[in-house]
Amino acid sequence: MLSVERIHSYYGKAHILSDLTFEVRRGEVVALLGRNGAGKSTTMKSVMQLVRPRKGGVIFQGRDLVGEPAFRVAKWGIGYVPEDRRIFTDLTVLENLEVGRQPARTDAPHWTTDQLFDIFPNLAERRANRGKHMSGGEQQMLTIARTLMGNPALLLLDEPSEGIAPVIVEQMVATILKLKDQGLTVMISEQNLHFARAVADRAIIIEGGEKKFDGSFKDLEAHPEIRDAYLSV
Ligand SMILES: Nc1ncnc2c1ncn2[C@@H]1O[C@H](COP(=O)(O)OP(=O)(O)OP(=O)(O)O)[C@@H](O)[C@H]1O
Repeated sequence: MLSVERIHSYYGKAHILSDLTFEVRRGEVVALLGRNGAGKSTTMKSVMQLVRPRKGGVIFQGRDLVGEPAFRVAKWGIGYVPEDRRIFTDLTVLENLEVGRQPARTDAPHWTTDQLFDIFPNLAERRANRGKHMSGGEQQMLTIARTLMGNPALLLLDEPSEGIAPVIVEQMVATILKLKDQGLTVMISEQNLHFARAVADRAIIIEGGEKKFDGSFKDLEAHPEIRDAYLSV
């Protein structure tokens, strides 16, 4: 579904991603792991074209995205939830969801607000509340639900477990597994190995903008030296 091919991304002169290659296959949940500053957010932004790779390709469903504007990438079916979750604080939960509505597509699950309220019961209880009265974890859930209203084929979640209470993290695990059950393809970036292992089929580890590991969590467990070198546990 997504093939990132030897991309190089920069901020000004700073070379952040170097020759990075990986794939995301339809229906899988992939975790992009690495320490603070490893380049996880830059990788997601490079897929979305919020950072434009200077070399290499980002092929999504047969089309190279490099150089396209981010709004078009979203329209073609990639939903992106950035780290600094942004909701409309003066709008209600239901209104926030309506803002994200996009037409259904044939190659991706189609979501209605009722289906999303089934998957996010906390949001259902608060559907008439304004965003500003919600906790960080609820706001995170609302951002994900609003992105799903765009009916993406691929969902990119940048550090969904960051800064939220442990009980909400457990709910987030359950939520992502439900999305996978519905056939959604998901890539999450994470520093939390426990969370990643609970939701993902495969791990990609990056450090200094380069790929250091790509494989199953079982393979990763068989190589504790990789975990110790590139992840904080
Ligand atoms: N807007 C920017 N301008 C310049 N350098 C940046 C910018 N954003 C990130 N960087 C640098 O790029 C490198 C990769 O950052 P990135 O945010 O992609 O890492 P990350 O793995 O997502 O880490 P974090 O968990 O801290 O978000 C870091 O060295 C960071 O300081």
